[in-house]
Amino acid sequence: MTNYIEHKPVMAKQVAELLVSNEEGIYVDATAGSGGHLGLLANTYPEASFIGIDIDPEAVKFLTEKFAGVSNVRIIRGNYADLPDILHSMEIGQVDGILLDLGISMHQALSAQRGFSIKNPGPLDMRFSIDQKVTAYELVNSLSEEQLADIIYRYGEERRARKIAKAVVEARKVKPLETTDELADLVARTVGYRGRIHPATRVFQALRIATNRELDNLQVALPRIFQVLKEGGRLAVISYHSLEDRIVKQFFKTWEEEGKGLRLTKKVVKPSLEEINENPSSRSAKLRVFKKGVGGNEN
Ligand SMILES: C[S@@+](CC[C@H](N)C(=O)[O-])C[C@H]1O[C@@H](n2cnc3c(N)ncnc32)[C@H](O)[C@@H]1O
Repeated sequence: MTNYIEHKPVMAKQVAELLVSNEEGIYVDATAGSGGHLGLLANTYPEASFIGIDIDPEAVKFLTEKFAGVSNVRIIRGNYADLPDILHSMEIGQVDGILLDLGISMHQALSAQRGFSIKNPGPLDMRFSIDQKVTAYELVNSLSEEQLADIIYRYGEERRARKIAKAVVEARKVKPLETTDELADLVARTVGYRGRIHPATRVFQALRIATNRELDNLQVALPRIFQVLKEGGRLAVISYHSLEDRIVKQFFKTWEEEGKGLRLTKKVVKPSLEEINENPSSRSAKLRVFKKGVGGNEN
């Protein structure tokens, strides 16, 4: 597929080492993106079978073409929260490992028409999947000032949330905010520049999380995902936001306390300085891995 920007997989080596315990097992990359992790896993473990899932039809089209002819990889479109149903439809009960690499792919982040980008102006969209009804446009132009401020404060961890929400509500009285650059410029005029990062970065992150209900989805998904892991199977999650990481950390801790398995990463795994230099988007990544069941003494 032309013009598809490939994503650099984050902590790929650590994921490959920690996720796979059965070299002939079945593994799911439930946020396959542009197939960085998936390709590496499928190459490293040629005897294992892999299922790549993504909610974004554009990503699925790319993945389908990329892995056409790769016999140990199947690509399916879907939400990782529906994993039990997806596997059921493939007549698979449980699997040996599941990877969630949360957040946004490089292609989504940079494509103007997807509406996530400050640099490349486009419509205020930000949906991972075109069949979701609510876009960032709806949130920006119809939420109350208080709701907007809450989203920006909570999901963007932006201290100047109230000031920004007020400016948005004032601006939209004149005309709805339609494009990413209109919103980015408004935020920049409202709070000014400090440092090199665009002042609207946190606002965009907050709107993306709210548009896709990312935290609610993760919260609902983790127990369902746990059900479809085999005994001894592993769940690896890479998160990029403190609220996401908190959800993952809490589930893993509770599962361990309930005797359902073990955290293989007692201490969260982060990318090396070398990786951060090569791929600055990896800088906030945190990897946690859980092993279901208490048998065995590996790791
Ligand atoms: C950080 S990217 C993954 C990149 C991938 N690991 C790679 O190496 O190319 C996250 C991907 O998750 C997808 N995604 C987000 N929410 C999802 C969901 N609920 N179910 C399935 N995929 C989802 C996005 O569309 C995006 O392609």
